[in-house]
Amino acid sequence: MRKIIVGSRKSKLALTQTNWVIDQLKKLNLPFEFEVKEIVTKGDKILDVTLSKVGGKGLFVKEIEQAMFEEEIDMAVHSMKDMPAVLPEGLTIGCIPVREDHRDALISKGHVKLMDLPAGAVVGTSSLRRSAQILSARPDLEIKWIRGNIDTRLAKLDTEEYDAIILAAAGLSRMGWTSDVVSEFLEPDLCLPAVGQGSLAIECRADDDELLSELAKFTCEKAKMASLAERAYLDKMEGGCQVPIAGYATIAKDDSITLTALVASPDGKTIYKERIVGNDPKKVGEEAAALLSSQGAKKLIDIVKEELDQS
Ligand SMILES: NCc1[nH]cc(CCC(=O)O)c1CC(=O)O
Repeated sequence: MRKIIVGSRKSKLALTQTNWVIDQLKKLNLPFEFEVKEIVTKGDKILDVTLSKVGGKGLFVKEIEQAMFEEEIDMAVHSMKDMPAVLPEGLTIGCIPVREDHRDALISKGHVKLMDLPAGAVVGTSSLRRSAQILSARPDLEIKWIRGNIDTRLAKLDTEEYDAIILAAAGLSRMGWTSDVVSEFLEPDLCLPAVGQGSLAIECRADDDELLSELAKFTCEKAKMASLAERAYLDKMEGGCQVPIAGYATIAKDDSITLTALVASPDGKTIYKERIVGNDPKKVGEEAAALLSSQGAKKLIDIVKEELDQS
């Protein structure tokens, strides 16, 4: 029986996600054995700098992809939202399992909801997407950067000067936290999720037909369609993660796709947001990007990028 080596970052979330996928695949009785190989990535080594300043999304993925090319590993489980829009030639997303909760979760002292936080309350996040949308809804709040894994951030809520923090609901639930830790699930109209948030991407070599055909059995069609639409949008916006970008797609019973897409200025004062409905996920994503661009979103992205290059 072929042994599939599954590369994983060493973080608790990455290992939990990897082991969950392996358990699910085992239930499908695939003709494989699995073995996990831990890999330390650059993103794991640099924990004290804002993610957007040190290269963003690719950071967690690169070393793992290198190991895949060198055939040290055969597949890897990533959070979809950590994946760049375009994969290197020779690699592919072979499987997208059913999507976890797509929402952001507010965790606050005293379980106060976002709109009920007192003026000047300090909200911890390192996500430009979250901070822009929070400031748009509540310009009177203060954003304070926070880093570290989920457990560290939850601990900081108790020990440091934060009144609330925001985390992805999916990460919390995968790590075994129940919904009672959450003070408010932020619905997409309040805080549109990151492209891919809540979804996993199982990456493998594009020519590994044997693995690909088996992995296909574990793909969720709805999650795949949503991802295609959201990532087509992300690709066209070319925002990297220096600019607040969000995108969230749902699939209706008739298989039509509704994509809500957003670009914001970091202070949340300018927001471009549109909804596109269609039947071809890629076209829906591209249409959303074209529409937002025509309104000025692309220009905003270029300005923010330029400011960053000079700083
Ligand atoms: N940015 C880090 C990251 N990447 C994926 C998740 C978990 C949630 C998911 O799969 O979308 C998280 C934690 C968070 O944003 O709170």
